[in-house]
Order: sequence, then C-alpha cells, then structure tokens
Amino acid sequence: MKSLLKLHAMTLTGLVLAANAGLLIYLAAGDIMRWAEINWMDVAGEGGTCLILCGWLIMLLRGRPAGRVTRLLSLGLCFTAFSMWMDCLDEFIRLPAEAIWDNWLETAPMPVGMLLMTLGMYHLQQEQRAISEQMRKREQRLRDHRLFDNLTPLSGAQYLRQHLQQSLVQARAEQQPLSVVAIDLDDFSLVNQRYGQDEGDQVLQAVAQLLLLNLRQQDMLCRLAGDRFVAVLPNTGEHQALKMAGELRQSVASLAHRSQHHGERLQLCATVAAVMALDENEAQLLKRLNLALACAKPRLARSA
Ligand SMILES: Nc1nc2c(ncn2[C@@H]2O[C@H](COP(=O)(O)OP(=O)(O)OP(=O)(O)O)[C@@H](O)[C@H]2O)c(=O)[nH]1
Repeated sequence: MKSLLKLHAMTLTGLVLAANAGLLIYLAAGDIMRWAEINWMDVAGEGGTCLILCGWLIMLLRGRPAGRVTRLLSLGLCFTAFSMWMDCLDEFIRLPAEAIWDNWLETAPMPVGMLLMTLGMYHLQQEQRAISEQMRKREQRLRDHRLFDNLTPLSGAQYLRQHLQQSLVQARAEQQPLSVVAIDLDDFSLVNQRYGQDEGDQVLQAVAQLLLLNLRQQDMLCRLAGDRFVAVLPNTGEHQALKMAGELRQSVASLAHRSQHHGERLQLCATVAAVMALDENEAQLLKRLNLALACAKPRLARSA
C-alpha cells in the first residue's frame, strides 16, 4: 500500500481532494436530508458503483507498471468515480431547486472519464499486440534454436528432414531435379582419440565452415550426426551433384587444420555420396543416401 501511495500519490490525492471538495460544496449549498427521505436504492446503486470503480482503480494501480496506459485508465476511473460520488451525494444533501451547477458536477466528468478510459483501452490493445508479437518472435527463436546443431552454425537432423520435405514438394511442383550429398569424415574417432574431444570439435567446426564456403547460395548444409554432413542441392541433377560431392571431398582433403597443442597438421579424409531425388519422400531419400555412403566408404571401414 505504501508503494502504491508513493507511486500514484498525485492521482490518489487528486481524487480524494476532488471528492472532499465536492462534499464541501454540496454541504455549503444544501441541507442534509432526513433519514426517511433518503432513497436507499439509489444510494446502493450509485454508491456501490463508486466503490467498485475505486476498487478497480486500486487494482489497476497495483497491477500495472506506470506509463501511458495506466495514466489514461486511472484518470478515466477517477473521473467516473467522482461523477458517481457526486451523484450519490445528492441522495443525502438536498440542493436548492434553482441550482443547476450540480448537474454539471455529476454528469460532465462521466463522458470525460469514459473518453479517457477508451483511449487507455486503445493503447492497452496496442501494447498487448506488441507484447504478443514479441512473445511470438521469442517463441519462434526458441523453436528454431532447437533445430540448430549445438556445435556448428548448421542446422541439425530434424531441420534437414523438414527442409527436405519442403524441397521435394517444391522440386516436384517446379519439375526441377533435386539432389543430396553426404560428406562423412573417415576415421574421425581417431582424431578424438589422438587429440581429444575439444580438438575434434574444432575440426568439425572447421569442416562445417569449409563445406559452407564450397557450396552455392541456394544449397543447404546440415550436420546430420557426429562427423556426417548432408547438403541439399536444389535444381541439381545427379551428374552435377556427383561433381560437387567430389569437389567437397577434395576440399576436406586439402584442409590445413593444425592442432591447438603442437600445431601439427591433421590430415583429413572424407567419403562422399550423392543421389538425386526420385518419386520418394525425405526418409526414403535419406535412406538411399546413407546406403550410397556406406557403399562408398573405404573397404576397411565397411568390413569393420
Ligand atoms: N569431437 C566430437 N566428436 C564427435 C561429435 N559427435 C560425434 N563424435 C564422434 O565422432 C565419431 C564418429 O565415429 P564413427 O561413426 O565410427 O566415424 P569414424 O570414426 O569417422 O569412422 P568411419 O566413418 O567409418 O570412417 C565418434 O568417435 C563420436 O564420438 C562431436 O560433436 N564432437
């Protein structure tokens, strides 16, 4: 309550002062009615509304951060609560019949209050829209984040499947060929064994960058798992895909990665495979790609 008074002292003091001033003016100008003359139904209706509006005001000031929306809504509530208070006062105080100013005091603050509240509601709606948009973007970022590999700047297997699904639909609609290329490092486990997991991570990051540099703008590269990368090549037939796969293998073989500790050069080798999409879904295409890769693996690895 203390912080409420501190933060909104002006608004609350203004309302209390206005309510007291109204009471004093009525008392100065009129006579207090007798008990029997009071219409209790009106008192309950008007007084109750006034109390409820004051309750709303307190809830609003306690629950919302300071700002334009809070200011407009609280001012609107103050005006309407004041209007109801003045309306209620004439149930207890009889004013001379010739007085017409009391009508102004009762009625005029109501539309002003309503107008202020309408403006407040409008800005509240805008504020809610901006918040929802922000939440939507944050949620999207989180969702996308899950689709990314946590070591390289590439997407992971889940995104690859989604992307392939869409690319297959698009390729069919445009009647264009689509190919996929797999790049799998040979004996990568030896890198981990000899140089440690951290060095292995550095190698995977370097290879990811290298492959990205060797692909075209429209191609999409993912790390399918461990030391296996897959590139989706739109508008690419099998012949061209095989050529690109060969170039990627060559670029890995030429990579001059040096270990962090002793600076010795790590000689890397990759096995590649390329297949063109037929009338199949993404799972079948990936299965064919993995089979092609298994066949292309050096014989020693296949028999192991
Ligand atoms: N440093 C590092 N190693 C990983 C990561 N993910 C998988 N690996 C390792 O990569 C290796 C993959 O092993 P294999 O699938 O047998 O591949 P390989 O040793 O290259 O053997 P071949 O593919 O048959 O030539 C395993 O030793 C995994 O521990 C990673 O994120 N970082």
